[in-house]
Amino acid sequence: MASPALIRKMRKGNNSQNIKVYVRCRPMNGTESKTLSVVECRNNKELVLRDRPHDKVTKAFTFDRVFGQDSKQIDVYRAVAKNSVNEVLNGFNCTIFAYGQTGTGKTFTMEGERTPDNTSWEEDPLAGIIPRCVTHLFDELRVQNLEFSMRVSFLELYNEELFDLLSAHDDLSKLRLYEDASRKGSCIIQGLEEVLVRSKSDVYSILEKGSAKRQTAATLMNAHSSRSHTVFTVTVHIKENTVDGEELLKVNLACKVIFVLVKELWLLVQELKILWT
Ligand SMILES: Nc1ncnc2c1ncn2[C@@H]1O[C@H](COP(=O)(O)OP(=O)(O)OP(=O)(O)O)[C@@H](O)[C@H]1O
Repeated sequence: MASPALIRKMRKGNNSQNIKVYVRCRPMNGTESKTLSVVECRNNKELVLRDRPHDKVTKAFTFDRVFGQDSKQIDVYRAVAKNSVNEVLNGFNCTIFAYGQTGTGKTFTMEGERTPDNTSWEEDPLAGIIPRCVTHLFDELRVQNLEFSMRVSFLELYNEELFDLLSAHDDLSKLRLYEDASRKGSCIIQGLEEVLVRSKSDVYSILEKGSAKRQTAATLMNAHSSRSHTVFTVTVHIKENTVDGEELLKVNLACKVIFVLVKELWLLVQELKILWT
């Protein structure tokens, strides 16, 4: 776990804000490009919206960072997620939450497209945040010569039910959610499969397997739309040597990076309320 000095440093420095909010505008698709845009990325912090393309009246919104249509996957990763790797290695859990209505680019940003396994996290042109973060974590853990293992889980929240997208059974197994009595505010998902991963291609295979199991339905907005919210969790188990007096101890650390894809925030809140009761 992080030392108290490191915790103080992280809280004081650029990381003093616990929650950062970014917005990414994807390029207009074929249908949209026949009309004028009502969205303008004024600079890398400010987004301007109009009700109609020629409206003089605008509404401006400020974010920690605004990514325009031409933004690259690597730039989004560096700004949004790269720091999470350091935080996990220092014993913190992190969550990256992608929110947007269907077809806005959550899957593109979080999963991206597959490239050969030997492409590094820095050179990969199309990888999204999840596979890039995993590859980056593997690199750092290996460079630091740490004894570790990495497991992932993938669950879907759909129609007020939780489903395990990595379950070995063909039919989707429903999961039960319990409040964790030993840790206030935490919950336990009973029976959720955790799969060992050793490489970026393992992660892509898992994302593909999970996506195939999702409750999908073509919508007017996105031909490959999925109707559910998903939570992809990467848990890194690290064995560290520490000295306690004369004794050399092995300490197990388990830290998580949680990736959440959410379509309708109010719907998620409603569904979670129902699940908890
Ligand atoms: N930044 C981008 N650059 C280029 N193409 C993009 C970008 N973002 C999204 N797209 C494309 O837009 C389409 C919709 O994106 P995507 O499937 O990621 O949306 P989504 O929010 O995950 O939708 P859903 O919630 O329905 O699953 C896809 O064809 C995707 O490749």
